[in-house]
This record gives sequence, C-alpha cells and structure tokens, in this order.
Amino acid sequence: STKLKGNEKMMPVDTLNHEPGWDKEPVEVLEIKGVRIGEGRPKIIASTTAKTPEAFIALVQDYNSRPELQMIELRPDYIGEISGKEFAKLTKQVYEIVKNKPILMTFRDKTEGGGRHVSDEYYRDFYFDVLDNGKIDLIDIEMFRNADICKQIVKKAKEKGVKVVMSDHEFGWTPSEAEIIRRLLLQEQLGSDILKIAVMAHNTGDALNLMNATWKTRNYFSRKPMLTMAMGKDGVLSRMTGEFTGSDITFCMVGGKPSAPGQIPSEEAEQILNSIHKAMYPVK
Ligand SMILES: O=C1C[C@@](O)(C(=O)O)C[C@@H](O)[C@@H]1O
Repeated sequence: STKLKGNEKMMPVDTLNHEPGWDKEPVEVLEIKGVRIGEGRPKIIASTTAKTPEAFIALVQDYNSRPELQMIELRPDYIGEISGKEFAKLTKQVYEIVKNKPILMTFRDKTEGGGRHVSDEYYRDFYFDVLDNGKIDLIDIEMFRNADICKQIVKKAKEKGVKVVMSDHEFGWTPSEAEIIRRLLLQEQLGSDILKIAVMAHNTGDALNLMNATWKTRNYFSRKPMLTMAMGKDGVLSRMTGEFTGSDITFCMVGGKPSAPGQIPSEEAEQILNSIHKAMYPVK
C-alpha cells in the first residue's frame, strides 16, 4: 500500500519505513538464573561428551568452574545405555553443583549427530522420566520425531516449568533459506521458547543461507530467542555472528573435544564475541 507524506512522493508503507506503531516488537528475552537469552552478545554453551556417569559429573564440575561458559548442555546419549530414571538422578546432582548456569538437557539421536539411536517412544519415556524425577531448566526436543510425541513432551515440559528448545539438525546439507525459516516458525507454532536449527555447510553460500534465514526470522517473523548454526569448516563464522543475525546462543568446545564439527574453543570464542560486541557498541 502507499501513503502520501507531506509533499514527498508516494511512499510504500511497510515495516521498513518505521511507521509509528508498525515497528517489530523486540525479542522476548528469556531470563534463566540471571542469564538473559536474547539480549546482548550470544551466550556460550558447551555440551558434555563424557561416556560414564562418573566422568560426566567430573566434566560438569569442570564446566561449572569455567567463567566463560554461561550455559551447559547435558548429553545422556553419550553415556552408554543409561536409563531415564538413572539420568534424572544425575541431573539432580548437576543442579547441586551448578547454581548460576542454565542447564539444557538434550538426548541427541544418532541420526541427528548424537551418540545413540532410540525409538520415538523410548525418547518420550526417557524425557518424561527426567521431567518427572530430575531437575533441568531447558529441554531440547527434535522437531521431526513423531509429531504427537513431540507435542506430548512439549506439554509435559510446560507443566513442569521447563523451557522448550525445539531443534532440527541437517547433518548432510543446508536447506534453502525459505525452508530454514519455515522450520523455525513451525517450532514457534509448536510452543518452542527458543528456536533452533543446525545445518551442515559445504560452502560459504550454505553458511550465508543459514545466517540470512536467521536474520530474516529475527527481523521480520519472530520475537523468540534463537540458536542457529552452520556446522563444518564452512560454517565456523556463523557461530560467531549471532549478534548480527539473531542467534542468541553459540555452542563451543572445551578441552579440545567438540560435540559437532566447527566449534571454536570456549575461551577464544569469549574473546571474539566480546570484541565484536565492543566494536558494535563502543563505550563512549
Ligand atoms: O544441537 C546442537 C548443536 C551442535 O550440533 C553444534 O553444531 O554445535 C552441538 C550439539 O551438542 C548440540 O546439541
């Protein structure tokens, strides 16, 4: 549509013209344990890669002592055949150790880059065990599992006051920009509090697709915090550009052990992200 502005030419009226009342509302910041997700520079998270319960607790203690880590992702899929009930107990131990870093729990299936393949029903029962008996702040739910099971887990998480991070992983390739946006918005529709996608980049164009999709979602379509990344060597930059594009959390590696290809060591990531933030918002 058009609008006549004084003696100017006819101007298109859309959100880009910053018409009063038409600007997009800001991100709905998610605050957990004092960490404000969706504001300022991307928050640094690392995943546990330990293969036994003992090594897992030792690793959590180590992560807890690292000031650059603002969040921790617990990954039961790396710990052999551990049951949901056993893992729920571990999450309670974690909660005793870690007081001021939000805890995300993620059972990543082998088909999405994780350590173990399980059926949709097993996945649901495992998550229910942890939600009923454990202690976590956020839960990662793979969006392309059985739709009904995904909805059941979202419902249960909401009942328990646990925030939902619906996720999608494309380990082989990068979908088109439009398809990435569609998946992120579908997650929002399904009740996700943080929208998440990881794609495998095979060239710079793939990484730019992911970054563009993130920026468009942030700028035009959604107010939810997001967590997006392109994996692999061609995607490295996408892990550091969240403050430009709208990715509010970034996965980093600790102790030389990445949980996915292309992760930057956490201490180095902290410096890079801080430098970018300072250059964008210089203190006058
Ligand atoms: O989903 C993700 C993102 C990730 O795959 C990455 O590319 O950094 C790492 C995983 O640990 C995590 O669950």
